[in-house]
Amino acid sequence: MVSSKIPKVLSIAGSDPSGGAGIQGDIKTIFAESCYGMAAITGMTAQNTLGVKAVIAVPDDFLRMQLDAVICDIIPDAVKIGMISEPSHVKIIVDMIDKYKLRNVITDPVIAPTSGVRFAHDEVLVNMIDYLFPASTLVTPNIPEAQTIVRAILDKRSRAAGEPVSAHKGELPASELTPSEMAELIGCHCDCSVLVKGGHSADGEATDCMWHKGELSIFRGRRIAAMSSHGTGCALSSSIASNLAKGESLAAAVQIAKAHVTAAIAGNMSIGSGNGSIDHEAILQQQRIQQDTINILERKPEERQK
Ligand SMILES: Nc1ncnc2c1ncn2[C@@H]1O[C@H](COP(=O)(O)OP(=O)(O)OP(=O)(O)O)[C@@H](O)[C@H]1O
Ligand SMILES: Cc1ncc(COP(=O)(O)O)c(N)n1
Repeated sequence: MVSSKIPKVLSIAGSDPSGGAGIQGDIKTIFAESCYGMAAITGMTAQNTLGVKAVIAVPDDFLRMQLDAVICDIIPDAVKIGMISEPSHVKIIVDMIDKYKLRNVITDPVIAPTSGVRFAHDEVLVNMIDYLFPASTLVTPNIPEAQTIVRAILDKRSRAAGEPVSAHKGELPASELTPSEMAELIGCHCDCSVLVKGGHSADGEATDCMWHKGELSIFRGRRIAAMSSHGTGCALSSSIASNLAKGESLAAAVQIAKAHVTAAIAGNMSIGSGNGSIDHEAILQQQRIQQDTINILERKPEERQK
């Protein structure tokens, strides 16, 4: 029988019927991390490995009902938030974070998919910056998303100073900021921790930069020349949430998640005719190897040879 002590992780995200990203990718990741996965759906997409064709949001009341139904019965140890396509959904989710005092909230601001229609329009983005990011433990934009968020923050500052939008007096344009600078700017503005992911960087690495409690940490990674990278961001945020649910610190959770996602990319699974899903099974294998190693180390030296 499954122990009720199993860490529970809730994904609040959109459906990806092709199975690599969104709630489908999140549930696979959470399972591979040996946690119990739950999902409240913000909307549905019509997409495959070639791109996103359409997005449709669930009605506000229905999102509220899903969240209330799940959380009042099974309180999550961590929450991952993904696609949000309605401004009203941001406020509903923030109300739930407050109402149920949810902890370990990881927000992956999926603004636009790699290919296809945009998920989050300007009003959603503004609400995320004003309400959701300050309520999150960690926000995980990729580089283009971080640039869009920085631009929105600088536009807001210009507006507040009565200057023309995009004047950005005394500030470098978002495109000239480094990932570390963007993490710090967003983190300071929203009073939250920020991990800018390096999957889209132009250099040969896949290095992620985290701004957390006034300090920067760098998570280095080699770039893998893989054909299948659909769902890397979803897997990273779900894996961080799962490891926080298991009691890891934020820095350790990011470190473990990055190693797991690297293994999933290296799996180089060939699914579909476009950018296929990462190999979530590889996370399960890594997770088992880690657990076996911990079990061996926890045994007394005389028992280890057996
Ligand atoms: N080719 C790669 N090789 C190694 N690591 C990678 C590669 N691409 C992305 N990563 C890593 O995967 C994680 C997700 O980063 P990425 O920038 O791809 O997020 P994302 O764009 O939100 O993902 P998605 O493609 O799902 O939207 C990061 O830890 C990043 O460093
Ligand atoms: C429902 C949903 N959520 C998140 C993504 C991630 O986007 P990407 O296509 O860049 O991996 C996606 N494709 N679909």
